[in-house]
Amino acid sequence: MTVLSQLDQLVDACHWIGAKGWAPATGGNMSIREDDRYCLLSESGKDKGSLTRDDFIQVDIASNHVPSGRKPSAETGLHTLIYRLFPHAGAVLHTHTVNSTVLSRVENREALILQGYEMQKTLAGQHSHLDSVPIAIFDNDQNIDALVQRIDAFVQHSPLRYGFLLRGHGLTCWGKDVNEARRHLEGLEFLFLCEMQRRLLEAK
Ligand SMILES: CSCCC(=O)C(=O)COP(=O)(O)O
Ligand SMILES: [Zn+2]
Repeated sequence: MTVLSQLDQLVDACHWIGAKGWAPATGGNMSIREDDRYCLLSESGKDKGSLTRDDFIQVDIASNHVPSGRKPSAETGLHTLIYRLFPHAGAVLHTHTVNSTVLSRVENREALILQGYEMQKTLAGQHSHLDSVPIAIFDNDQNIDALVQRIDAFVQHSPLRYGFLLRGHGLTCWGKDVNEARRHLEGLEFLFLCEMQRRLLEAK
């Protein structure tokens, strides 16, 4: 698949995310891997639900250098970290949903454990509702470099698959291409909604 068709699929995914209300008030950011060296990342501060091809900026994956001098996402470092850590990652989607924001605050542990849901099978490599799928939660930080270092250190001793939550902030997830990243996003958001409802009902 060509980079341009991936970019068109990313633009479609951004419009879908916007229509779902998952990137309110300019929140969220999205990218694709262009090749071994570069990714294309959404411009900072834009409404992510109405992006066009021209709103994606080339960023060097190794150095975060931006050849154009334009301003990509404030969270560029998280996207480039994912492309460095996971050579098969082809697209990254970051959203701000109510469920990911609230669940990541009420869950005090270092991961949200998804277990018992058939929809876990929307995540690549998951084949049974009986398995436990941990979604790591990292404390949010306005210093993205510090956050990147913490996540990088975590990956040295623990697996990180599909995505992670930033506490009180949102979800960052990825896939081998835009299609898979979008399926992971939709699957995880469905599972977060289930988990919210389950916790609310069981608290009564
Ligand atoms: C507008 S919400 C605060 C910034 C943020 O978390 C986000 O996802 C959007 O930042 P960007 O620089 O990518 O527009
Ligand atoms: Zn964000």
